[in-house]
Amino acid sequence: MLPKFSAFPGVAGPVVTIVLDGYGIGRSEVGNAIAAARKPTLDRLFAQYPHVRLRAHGTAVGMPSDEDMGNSEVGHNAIGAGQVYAQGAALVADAIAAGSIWAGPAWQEIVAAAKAGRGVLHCLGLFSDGNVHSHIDHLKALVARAKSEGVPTVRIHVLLDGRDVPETSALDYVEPFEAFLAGLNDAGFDARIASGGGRQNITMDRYEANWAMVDKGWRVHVLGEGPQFADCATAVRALREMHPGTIDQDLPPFVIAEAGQPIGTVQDGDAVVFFNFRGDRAIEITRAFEDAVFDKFDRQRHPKVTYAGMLQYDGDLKLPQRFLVDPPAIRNTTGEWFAKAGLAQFACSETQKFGHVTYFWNGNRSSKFEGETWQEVPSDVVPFEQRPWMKAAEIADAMIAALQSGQYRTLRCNFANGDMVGHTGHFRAATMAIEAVDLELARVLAAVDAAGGVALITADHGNADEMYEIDKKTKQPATNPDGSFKAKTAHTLNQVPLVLYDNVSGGRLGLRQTDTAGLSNIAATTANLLGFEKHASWDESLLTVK
Ligand SMILES: O=C(O)[C@@H](CO)OP(=O)(O)O
Ligand SMILES: [Mn+2]
Ligand SMILES: [Mn+2]
Repeated sequence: MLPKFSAFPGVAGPVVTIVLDGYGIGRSEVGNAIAAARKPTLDRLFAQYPHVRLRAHGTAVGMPSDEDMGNSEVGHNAIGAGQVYAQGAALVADAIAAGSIWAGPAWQEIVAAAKAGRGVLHCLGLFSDGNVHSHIDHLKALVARAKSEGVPTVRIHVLLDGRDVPETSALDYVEPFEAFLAGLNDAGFDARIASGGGRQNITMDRYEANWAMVDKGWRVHVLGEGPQFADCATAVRALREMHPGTIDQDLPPFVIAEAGQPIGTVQDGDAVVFFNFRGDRAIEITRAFEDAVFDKFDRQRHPKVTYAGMLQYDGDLKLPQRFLVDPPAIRNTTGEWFAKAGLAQFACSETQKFGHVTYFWNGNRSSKFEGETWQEVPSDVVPFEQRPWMKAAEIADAMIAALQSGQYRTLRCNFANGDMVGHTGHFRAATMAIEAVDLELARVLAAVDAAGGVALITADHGNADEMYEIDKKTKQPATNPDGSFKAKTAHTLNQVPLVLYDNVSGGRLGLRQTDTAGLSNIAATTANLLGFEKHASWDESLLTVK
């Protein structure tokens, strides 16, 4: 059991954590959709309530370096677990550097299967150096190692990014990678890109928001059905011309073919590695490969392959069964310890972020702890710049009902807008996204007051705080050939706020800023507000008590 907190008995009402996904503290007003938004609720919070700044990127959330932006997985892991673990990006890089990845049974089975079958290894995943879901260096290591272990043929299926990296940067990855492959290819080795498409168009759906994306991916990667091109760079150029204004993440699928024949269909006996390390967008395609019985779409063919994930994406469901690197073993989460303390917990978001406040929050665990209630609001399946309000109102409704029920000691939710609309690169839509969140936040906070509770308002990383790419030399927004500003779709390296909304302690409670304050300090802060000492493994609380 968590010991009682000696300095404070805990607030009488509920303790609520509200994550404003993608809400960073911008360094400049230029391109800052948050600064441009009309947001009276948030302005009032910063003017009147205790608040500090938290680190939400780099080593503060377990990324390899402080050049790495934060993301929802590592952010929600840190918030929910109160600790920083070396995350997938770092674990895979380390396993490659140490060579341990090649010594494990999973890689050896992949190589053995490829050699025993037609000699084909397929590598499928997100094709960039964004380091949120994957890193191209990991892919290059897989291909080079496959060659050195005698696999004759590698077929690479690329999901174009433009979401963790500049929005039209695909060729900056494709062209050097083709040169890398040309350097490896010889009489006994043939590695080529075989299919692809934008990551928001095919394959990388998450939380079952839109299985049709995975169906589309399956058709090009596995069945080889789709518009044919001679090579990947030609495909990217042609698709851009056919769909003007479409950024990489949204490009339609394509197949690379020779004399009308796709060069990389997946067949019985092949080996397949899905090289993303992050789980949310890897689970559905993994199920399409692994599930014997499957009704999400018509696979047409279900080739018998030896399949491995870069990591295991879901430890409860054992997905996938074979994986190259062990995932971080996240233990002693707040979900677990608040459950052990007998607290009823409520978690809510819309589909796009539902797993963030449940699965990531609980340390990549897909089942509930005792006393947890989860509520999912189905997300729209539309380009989010067209509906920037998303499901903010419905999430607020759910939170208000849960607060009014009086059933929950602690509640958490995630408003997806700042992030999901931020990723579209549409500045005006992003300001509207923040305005929608601001409106709904006011309603939730009124319900917190009515319940005699307190709220912590924070974010998992930045996004809407920087909507333009900044030219490194001029420090001004970079421009497109037509003079418009180049949109920035990725997360930012900025800090995020932590506000203590407290109308119940009579000013006894505050927050302290420390040099190292980060997302992993929220767990202990929440525990103290609930009247408990933190778990020994959690980072320090930021709560001050007068
Ligand atoms: O959309 C996603 O998958 C990532 C960006 O790659 O965003 P987030 O980490 O906020 O979920
Ligand atoms: Mn996020
Ligand atoms: Mn995001």
